[in-house]
Amino acid sequence: MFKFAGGKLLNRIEKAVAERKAQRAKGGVVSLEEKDSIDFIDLFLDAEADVDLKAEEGLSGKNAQIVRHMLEEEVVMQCFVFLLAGFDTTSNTLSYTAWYLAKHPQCQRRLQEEIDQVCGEQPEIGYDDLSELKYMDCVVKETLRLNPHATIVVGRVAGQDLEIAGIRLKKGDKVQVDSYSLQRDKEIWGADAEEFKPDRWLDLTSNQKDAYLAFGAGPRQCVGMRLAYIEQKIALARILREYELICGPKTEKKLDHSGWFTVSPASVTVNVRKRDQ
Ligand code: HEM
Repeated sequence: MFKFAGGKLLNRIEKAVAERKAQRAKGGVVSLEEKDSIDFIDLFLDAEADVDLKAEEGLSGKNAQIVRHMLEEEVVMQCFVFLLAGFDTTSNTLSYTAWYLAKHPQCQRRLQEEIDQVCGEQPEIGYDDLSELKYMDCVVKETLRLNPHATIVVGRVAGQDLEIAGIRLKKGDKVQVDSYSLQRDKEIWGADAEEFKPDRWLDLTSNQKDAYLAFGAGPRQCVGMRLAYIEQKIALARILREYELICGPKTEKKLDHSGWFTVSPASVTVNVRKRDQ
């Protein structure tokens, strides 16, 4: 029988949201305008949900809209999705990246040079610094191209009967995108499609841009994409300006993948050495 793996997590979130609501009702927790450290529960409890009746109910009125607060179960599910979608995905990308950098020391050196140049000795790495880390961007995207680990969620349901590239779909048919194959397709990425080459991101064709679906595409594209890039870049910059990632005797020759909702490397083993030693 199918057992819902996230059941325990969901129960904990339900409890946490109910407790926070009770605290707020007693005036124990203030709303986010007044609070310095806010979390997702407060953000969602404070959020107004715009419901577009035109889209949902087929109303013909122009811009028909109602605005309401989120229901408690919606807050619970939003926290659940954000935790599920936002945590493993980012840490998995960092694991994959660590392995590729250990395997490609010349890419790692180039990245370290960029980090040293952009971030210097300053203790904090700012948002503006991150946008200047162009090669870092290439490294993270190349890792996600070869390992699009949330590929199962890139699916759609046909809203009407239609034909795409000679394939007929009926309203309600489910379409699952195979981004793993798409992102390694030699016809799109060239003969070296299976190789880790961050430089390819400096000059992408429009076909290649369209074929990169690590965060999906369109209106339902990953809402956490920018946050994920920021988190990954900060973590990499902080690690690599102090340390070097190197292969050791136990470093995997190639990576095996595990999981289904999000895919992760079965294991990543790299050694860490203080720089300039
Ligand atoms: C490397 C990190 C991440 C990857 C690879 C990733 C990947 C994806 C993919 C492929 C989708 C489906 C998009 C589509 O169907 O077009 C998705 C949706 C989503 N992601 Fe992410 N994600 C990442 C990080 C995050 C983070 C950090 C958050 C939030 C904090 C997040 C929250 C979400 C949510 C809420 C959705 C559903 C969006 C919707 O249905 O409208 N993700 N993600």
